[in-house]
Amino acid sequence: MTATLETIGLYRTFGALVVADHIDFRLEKGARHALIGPNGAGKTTFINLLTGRLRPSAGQVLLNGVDITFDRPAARVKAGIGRTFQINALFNDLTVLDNVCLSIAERTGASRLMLKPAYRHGEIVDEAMALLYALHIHDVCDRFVSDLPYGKQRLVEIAIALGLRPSVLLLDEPAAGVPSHESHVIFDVLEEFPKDISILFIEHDMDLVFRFAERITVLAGGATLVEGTPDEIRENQIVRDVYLGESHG
Ligand SMILES: Nc1ncnc2c1ncn2[C@@H]1O[C@H](COP(=O)(O)OP(=O)(O)OP(=O)(O)O)[C@@H](O)[C@H]1O
Repeated sequence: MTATLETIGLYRTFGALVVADHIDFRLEKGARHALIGPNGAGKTTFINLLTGRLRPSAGQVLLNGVDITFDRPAARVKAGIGRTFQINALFNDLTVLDNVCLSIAERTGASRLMLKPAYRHGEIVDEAMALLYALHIHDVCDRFVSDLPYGKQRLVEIAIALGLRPSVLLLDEPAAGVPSHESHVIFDVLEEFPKDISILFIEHDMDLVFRFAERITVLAGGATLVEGTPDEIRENQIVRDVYLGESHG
């Protein structure tokens, strides 16, 4: 079956440093796939190669079997690749609802059609509120993003990504910076997502990874060290030696 997102021999260097070393990767339809690995393994770089923020030195990126290797980031978003960043990328001086409405308006083209705040139109607001309910942040819809606790900001970021109706969602440490007693909330919400959205996420918290992921790819030194189910990864001796330690047996 065609993968939602696939890379073939993806290769990228920064000067002499190889940061993506011939990565062959498949994100299957409906996947809940984690990308893990030590600091500097090349995880964010890999996501940047998928979104088009970075160009590969060699290799291919396919979306539903179509070669998008040289498509610009905006074209990839339109084609269905949504992402969140490790660092918050929100309009802090707009309300939560405005942020999400803007994203939906961008998708529908409404933002270019009207002079007034087009993103405040009825259908767009309805869709935005539905998303905020789904993510359990409807109660803060009229708050400025800058006034929210960090965990909620991360959820707003996910709402913005979803406003673009992606078929693939790339999450770079969605719970980063969120207090550990709250980080599970983000994954609880992700667990409720419909399966027509394929998710690839970077996460350092192994408890969250093993709870949420159905498949795990371990990167080290820019190359795929191993890929498998959570059980296979847990039991893999190389992964235990290089990355996990012995605490996840
Ligand atoms: N723009 C850049 N120019 C030069 N080197 C870079 C650049 N971006 C990343 N690197 C280097 O590439 C390597 C991979 O970085 P990357 O951020 O992809 O790793 P990572 O696995 O996401 O790490 P972390 O878990 O710490 O976020 C690192 O050695 C990093 O220093």
